[in-house]
Amino acid sequence: MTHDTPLILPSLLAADWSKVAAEVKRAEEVGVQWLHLDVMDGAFVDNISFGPQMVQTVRKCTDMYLDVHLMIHRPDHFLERFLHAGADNITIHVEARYDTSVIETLRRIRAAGKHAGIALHPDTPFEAAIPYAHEIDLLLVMTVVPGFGGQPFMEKQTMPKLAAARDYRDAHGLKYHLEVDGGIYTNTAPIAKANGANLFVCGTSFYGPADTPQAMAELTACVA
Ligand SMILES: O=C(CO)[C@H](O)[C@H](O)COP(=O)(O)O
Repeated sequence: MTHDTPLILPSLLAADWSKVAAEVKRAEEVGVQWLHLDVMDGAFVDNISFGPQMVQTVRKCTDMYLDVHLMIHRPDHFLERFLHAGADNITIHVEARYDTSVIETLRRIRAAGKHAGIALHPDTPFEAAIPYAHEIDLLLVMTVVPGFGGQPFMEKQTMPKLAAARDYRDAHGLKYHLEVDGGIYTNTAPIAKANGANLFVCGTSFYGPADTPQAMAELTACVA
């Protein structure tokens, strides 16, 4: 899949984890291709979600592409566990603490035959990603402060950065996907698309409505 293909990625953060297999199936049934899993450690962000066991549980439920976003310190220390759990893409934060380094972690992900992503907190400028631009398959521009679903989309703070990431990619012949996560609804996704995003992580807007086929149809249509 190329970086100009728009995709809606449900975030399991907003799903009911007591019936995770059914929630995964709910996404599959409406044609979702990539699922987004938000891993939080209670240290890098002020919330705790789940670890590699949940990724493995999801892996057993589906063949969908699993896009795992590590909002954790020491992602390099925990990397093998997420790789073995069945992640297809692993995204790490430039702002996290590392035992080794960001670059070494990205290279280990790719050496394992997986895709590698870099994520930027809303306060982090695009320039922080430039040293890694040739080593990534995906750049995630967080459009809320990482940690919780249901927050408002930070347009002014994040859209110029997204556009800069797109312009840099295109000027350098790179191919990374541009992903946005946080506050993505039918009114905000088109703004992100206009600034270069092709991967749209949707928590509340996907898992919130009871009519999932309609939610998916509306989200898909607004970025088509
Ligand atoms: O992980 C998040 C924050 O860290 C996101 O906000 C979450 O993935 C999506 O939730 P929502 O669509 O409700 O904003």
